[in-house]
Order: sequence, then structure tokens, then C-alpha cells
Amino acid sequence: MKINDNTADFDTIGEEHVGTSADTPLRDDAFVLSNEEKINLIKEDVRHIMDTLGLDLTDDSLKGTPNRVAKMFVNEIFGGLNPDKKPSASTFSNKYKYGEMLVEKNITVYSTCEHHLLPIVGKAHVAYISNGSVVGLSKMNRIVDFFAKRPQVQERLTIQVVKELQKVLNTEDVACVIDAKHLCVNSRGIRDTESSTITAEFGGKFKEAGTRREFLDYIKLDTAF
Ligand SMILES: Nc1nc2c(ncn2[C@@H]2O[C@H](COP(=O)(O)OP(=O)(O)OP(=O)(O)O)[C@@H](O)[C@H]2O)c(=O)[nH]1
Ligand SMILES: [Zn+2]
Repeated sequence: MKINDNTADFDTIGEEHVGTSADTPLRDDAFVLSNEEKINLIKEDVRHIMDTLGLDLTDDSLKGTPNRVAKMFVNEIFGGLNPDKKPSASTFSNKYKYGEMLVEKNITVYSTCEHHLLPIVGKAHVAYISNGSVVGLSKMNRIVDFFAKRPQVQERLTIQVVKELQKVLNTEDVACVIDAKHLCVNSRGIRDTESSTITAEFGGKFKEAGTRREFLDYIKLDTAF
């Protein structure tokens, strides 16, 4: 079963919840262990990997690595698996009747490829058209960062950002473009250091050619990073 951090995203069929395809694939029991218990278990797993590689875990530079990596996984780079860390996105009334799109561009993305557990580094560009409320600017950066802090594929990250903002702002009129480098492509495997990946999700009015064009003109993608 796939669990999302947001039960409102589930379609309900009788008693059964069916996750949408944009949900992060988590098991039902994903939150049975405390963060401390997870860190202690992962620490032993990392120690085992290092030990298998033949590394001397008594070396003063290496001995802290299992604990360091375990804390980093749970609290930092995969911290967005924890629904408690989801940012609360304050919204305000659009009293000034601002009717054009708002674009938050060049949002820094640090994520982790779920196929290789290597970094994804890039920029996200997010836009919406108000349906009566506006969201604090920084909350868009925080929402991107929350979903980035998970094992990800870029397509899912892009969709999760849009779905969350659609919910927060109560409108379909939300778009997100992400341009990012995958170290699994750049630093290993094919080792193409120059290529990057662009993904896009356009909701509501952003499906219309003119609105989409305006957004893409604002973000001038080729200068994104
Ligand atoms: N669609 C998609 N693919 C991704 C993403 N991140 C990494 N990948 C790809 O996932 C694929 C995994 O393919 P595999 O053939 O199982 O792995 P691999 O043998 O390490 O493949 P190479 O990377 O080609 O060496 C690779 O082609 C990656 O480039 C992503 O965000 N979206
Ligand atoms: Zn990868």
C-alpha cells in the first residue's frame, strides 16, 4: 500500500484507501519505529556496509561515520518522509485583488535519487494564480524542500509540489518546473556531467498555452542554474 503524508489525497473506496500514483511508496508500518530507533538500526546497517568494504571502523576518521550517516538520513536528507515536518503554509486574504500569476523562481532543490541514493541538485520554479488567498512566499520554498527531502524521482517531486500548493491555495491554477542534475547520471554510469533533467506539471489555467508561455518566459529556463 502506498501512503501519502496527506490523507486528503486518497480516493476512498469503502474502508480501503487507495493512494494516488504521486504518493511516496511507504509501507503501512513506516512510522512504527521512533526516529531514534531508526537511527540506531541504520547505524548498524551503515557499519555493516563499511565493514564489508573492508574499512577499518576503529580509525578515528571513520568510526563516527555510521552514526553520522544514520542521523543524516533520518533527520536531514530523508526528513521529508516524516509528516510532522510538513511546513504549515500560512495563507492570507488577497485583499489587494492581485489577479496575475505569482512566480517563485530559482528555488534551490537538494533531493536524493531513489534509484541510486545519490544527490539531485537543481532549481524549482513554482507559480500560482490566486483564487482568493495568497501564500507566504517562503512557504513555497519550504514545500519544495519538504518533498525534496525524500528518496525521489524528479517526476514525482514535481507533482507532489503542485498537489500540495493546490490544496493550500484551494485552486487548480498551480504550476511547477524543475531543472536538476542527477549525480547518478553526472558522476557515475554514463557520467554525462553536462546533462540535466527538466520536469513540469501544469494545473488548471497553466494548461492553457498563453498562461503556460507567460510562466516559462518569466523563468527563462536556460539561465536557471
Ligand atoms: N525517470 C527517472 N529516472 C531516474 C531518475 N533518477 C534516476 N533515474 C534513472 O533510473 C534508472 C535506473 O536504471 P537501472 O538500469 O536500473 O540502473 P543502472 O544500471 O545503475 O543504470 P545506469 O544509470 O544507466 O548505469 C537510470 O536510468 C537513472 O538515470 C528520475 O528522477 N526519474
Ligand atoms: Zn539515480
